[in-house]
Amino acid sequence: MRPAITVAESRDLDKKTIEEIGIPSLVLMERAALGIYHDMINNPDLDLTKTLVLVGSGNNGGDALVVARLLYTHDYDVSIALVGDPDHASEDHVAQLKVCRYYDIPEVDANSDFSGYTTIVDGLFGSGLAREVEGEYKDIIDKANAAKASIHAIDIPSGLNGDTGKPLGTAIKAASTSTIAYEKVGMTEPESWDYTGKIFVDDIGIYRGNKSEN
Ligand SMILES: NC(=O)C1=CN([C@@H]2O[C@H](COP(=O)(O)OP(=O)(O)OC[C@H]3O[C@@H](n4cnc5c(N)ncnc54)[C@H](O)[C@@H]3O)[C@@H](O)[C@H]2O)[C@H](O)CC1
Ligand SMILES: [K+]
Repeated sequence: MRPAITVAESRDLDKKTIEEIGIPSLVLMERAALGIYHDMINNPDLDLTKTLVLVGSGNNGGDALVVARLLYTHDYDVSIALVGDPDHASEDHVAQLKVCRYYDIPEVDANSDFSGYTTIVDGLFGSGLAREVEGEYKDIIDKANAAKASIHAIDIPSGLNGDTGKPLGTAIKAASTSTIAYEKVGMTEPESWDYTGKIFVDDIGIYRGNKSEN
């Protein structure tokens, strides 16, 4: 079993893999999304009849955009809801949104009704969570948690502190989570399991040493 890592270690490993080893971040993003997509379509507990993808402005949102594209190009009913300031979007997020718009994937307002969806994908934020969740993000997280849809979280349920396993203001209560590369240490805390649900660990070529520890 692979060890758990801290959020800081996760960010450092992303950075090392991109800048030192030389695997481009968009390649890592595509690999992450492929892993998340396969976790979802092979998960009997998720009903993918009608899926809403919540997209934050960073690379967690970038992963979510690729998941939306993979679902769309495999003929699943999927819509995207962009959350946050597009002017602050990360470079990779911008690149992936352009691809989604090539395919004309339906975009809905994040303030719209979530009751018609069977699955919600949480790509609001992951290892970039930097402060207490409030305002629009809090409202959207609470609305997603209140909806009948099952939630599948990307990397870390949005709002959950990946190191402590505790919510910062509020947090997504996911039925399942695809976490990238390694479990985060907060996910080893039993109280975090209300938020993570079933955990999948996706190998995307990011290793603490130079080889997979599986
Ligand atoms: N190449 C890589 O680094 C890979 C990363 N992966 C995914 O990327 C995210 C981490 O992405 P990052 O852009 O660093 O941060 P987030 O997307 O988690 O957050 C971004 C966004 O959210 C804002 N924010 C933070 N806290 C709050 C808050 N409380 N309220 C409102 N907004 C908040 C912050 O300012 C940022 O703008 C990682 O989790 C992975 O999903 C890939 O998987 C692999 C490659
Ligand atoms: K997330």
